[in-house]
Amino acid sequence: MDNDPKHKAKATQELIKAKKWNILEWPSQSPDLNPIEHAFYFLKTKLQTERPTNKPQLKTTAVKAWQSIKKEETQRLVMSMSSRLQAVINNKGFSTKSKVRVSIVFNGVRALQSRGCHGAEKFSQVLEKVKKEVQRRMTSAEESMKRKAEICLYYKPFRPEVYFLQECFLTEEFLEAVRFCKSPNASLEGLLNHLHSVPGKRIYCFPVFVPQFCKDFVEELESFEKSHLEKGRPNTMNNYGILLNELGLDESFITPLREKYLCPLASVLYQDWGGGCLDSHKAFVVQYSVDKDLDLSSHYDNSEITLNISLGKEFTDGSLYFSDMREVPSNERSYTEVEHTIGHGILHRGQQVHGALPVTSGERWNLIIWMRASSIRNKLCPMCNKEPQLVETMGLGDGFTMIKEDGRETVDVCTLV
Ligand SMILES: O=C(O)CCC(=O)C(=O)O
Ligand SMILES: [Fe+2]
Repeated sequence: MDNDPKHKAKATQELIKAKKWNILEWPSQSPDLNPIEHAFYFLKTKLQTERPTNKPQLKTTAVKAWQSIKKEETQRLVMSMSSRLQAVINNKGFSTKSKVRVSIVFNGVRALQSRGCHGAEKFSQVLEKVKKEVQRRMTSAEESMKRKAEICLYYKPFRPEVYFLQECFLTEEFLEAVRFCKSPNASLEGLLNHLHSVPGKRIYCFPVFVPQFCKDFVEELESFEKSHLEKGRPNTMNNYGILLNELGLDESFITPLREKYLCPLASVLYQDWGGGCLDSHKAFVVQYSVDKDLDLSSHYDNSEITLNISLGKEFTDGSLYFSDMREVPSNERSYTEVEHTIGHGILHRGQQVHGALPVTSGERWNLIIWMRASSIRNKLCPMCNKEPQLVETMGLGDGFTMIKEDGRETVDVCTLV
């Protein structure tokens, strides 16, 4: 028995008392400690391939599926009880990571069903992919750290100067807008004189980098691309690009850019979206060309605020388009194309639905900074739109924070995504 409300109900409690059962204390958020929960998982998996259409059929199918669970399967579950208890002891009574892993698979299963994935073969194929993706996510922070260490050891930068943010990389217009935000008379109205805004969308465009910096930066990225070192994918949608953290650009470039320049701007533009408390980020470069990725379909970002800067090189088409915020139903959304010039940044809320149109020639390189405010996302995960279920990770994770028992703050990922 766990702390599920139906187990705590008066009628259940009275039954336990009448039967004089001895009930063990159960840690919160840990129903998976009980082997029965895993047996239910077997049952659900078996039932997913069946499509009962009424109650009696459901009952017959469920009984048949239950009876088809093999003795060895249940025995294995019972035998695993001691290692489950040990995991709780090791975690000082808190819920264990294995519980989180199961919940990811459950959520994946539900998501697949709600998207119409039925039929035994198709279901198990997709479920395999989901499991692989879950596994990739659980180990991705560690893999990324390994790549970063290898790059630091073996890669010799072609243009070492671009690794350290300097004011001469930034345009005078950008510096002026930031100065205004830091001044005592900072106001949204005044700031709008320094930026171009997309009507009605809270999307802002302004020059960020001088052309020489864009050229040098792309040259550095191209030199890294040519190296034979292993590279991580920027995100699940872009197949080509570079994770700037792995290249060693976070500490000396992106973090100061966020803290000294972007945060003051965002605090005026997006006070209500965590603009003043952007405490981490994920930065990467995406690449498009006719023989690589052509475009990027409509999506929202795992960020509170995103800055997208065009770096070049030369290309035709490939404009960005923006729609409404994520909560607007997809059939009611309208789209606006936004022109992007080399060196210019487009600042928008992560939940503003957007995408990139196909390039028709040349190469398009963009620097993307997904900025995160833990105070906002700790309450609601921007990807699953639920209160996040956190699992500790290495590095900056997805920008959530969790205060541990000893007062230490960790940066975590949400397992519901
Ligand atoms: O290709 C682009 O400019 C858009 C990239 C983007 O939206 C993203 O990576 O989140
Ligand atoms: Fe995006």
